[in-house]
Amino acid sequence: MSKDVVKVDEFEALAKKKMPKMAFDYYASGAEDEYTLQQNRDAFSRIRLRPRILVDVSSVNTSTTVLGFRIAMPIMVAPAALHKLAHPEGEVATARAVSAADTIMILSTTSSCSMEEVAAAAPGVRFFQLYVYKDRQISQHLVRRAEDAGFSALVLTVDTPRLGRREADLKNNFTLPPHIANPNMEAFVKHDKKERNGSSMLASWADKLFDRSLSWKDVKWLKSITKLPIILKGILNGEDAILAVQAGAAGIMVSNHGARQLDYVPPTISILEEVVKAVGGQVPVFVDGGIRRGTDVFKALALGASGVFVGRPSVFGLAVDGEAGVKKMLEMLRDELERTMTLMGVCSVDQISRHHVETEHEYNNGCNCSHHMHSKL
Ligand SMILES: Cc1cc2nc3c(=O)[nH]c(=O)nc-3n(C[C@H](O)[C@H](O)[C@H](O)COP(=O)(O)O)c2cc1C
Ligand SMILES: CCCCCCC(=O)C(=O)O
Repeated sequence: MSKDVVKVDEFEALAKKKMPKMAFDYYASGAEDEYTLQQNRDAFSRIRLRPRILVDVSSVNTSTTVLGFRIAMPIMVAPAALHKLAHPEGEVATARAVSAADTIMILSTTSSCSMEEVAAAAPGVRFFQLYVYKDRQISQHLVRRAEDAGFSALVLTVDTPRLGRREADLKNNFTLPPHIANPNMEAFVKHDKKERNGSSMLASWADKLFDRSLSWKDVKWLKSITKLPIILKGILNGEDAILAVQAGAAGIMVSNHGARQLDYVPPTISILEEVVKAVGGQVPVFVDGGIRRGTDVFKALALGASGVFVGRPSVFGLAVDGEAGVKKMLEMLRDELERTMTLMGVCSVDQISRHHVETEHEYNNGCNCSHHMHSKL
């Protein structure tokens, strides 16, 4: 149970004790050497905070606005496949917890509850994550259903022409248990749970379905078939961020897919500022990857993010204590953010600025930037 948990990271160790090894490893692991997986966390610890003192912080407010929706905190839930591997109620329980926390959930196309079930589970703002399939009719049909079910934005994942090499899944011969399915896709594909082709079952499904020819013109195509705003998830540099804005993206998510796709890409927090500068305020920039602390959220906002998303903490919270576990995880992050803001001398999210953090380069070398007044000791 989650009542004794005092920090988000603890959910992972508890989930490990509760979950079958194959399911836990699928959630926890990253691609190949897991260099980027480790870096996603370590990079946050290399950023330091610069608190301001004697500011009246008797009232601190963590609420913010994302794509026009007012939410209680700039902390949202990233899409993660197959929540029923964690808990029998799956994404329905997650959606209830996210609704109670008054924030936004992105539902994965590969969810184990249908998007209609999730939409009916609780009130709240939800976005739908989409892959583009070789058969465009599949994507088009999913978009129509997401619109009809009341999802408020589409999140197009652009870092997955095929799945990354997750060696834990290979070792475990990852297979979905018989009672777990992917109902969003049932009308189109009869998944064969024995399928492998020398890779894990999911990688083999992805090879069969995902369109590796996906390119910028397809973002325009997606825009042409929906009025929903489209966020591009998986941008890792300024060049692609500019192209994303030109293609009409309503938002950008700096993401390396929780280090599950290409190993040795940079940790997301280290490239956030490059993307923010390239975008120049034209659309909001979000970030995910390794966010486990209120201070991590604060650092991301200081470097220009309009909000952050958490992936593994949601599924580990769900595994440990179902809906209550996810709720507790989100409450802990919100409370930590509020305390960080208070101790940093900041009363609202829009007061968090670049002055409040310094990067490793800055504190080792000093800097001539306008946002810091460094002593050069
Ligand atoms: C178990 C698992 C399943 C995931 N499934 C999806 C998915 O279906 N679609 C997607 O765009 N990203 C998926 N992701 C990536 C997450 O959306 C997110 O980018 C990542 O988990 C963020 O890093 P974090 O787990 O360190 O918070 C998945 C991540 C995990 C851990
Ligand atoms: C066709 C099934 C692919 C599932 C991919 C889920 C995912 O993105 C992950 O990181 O795992």
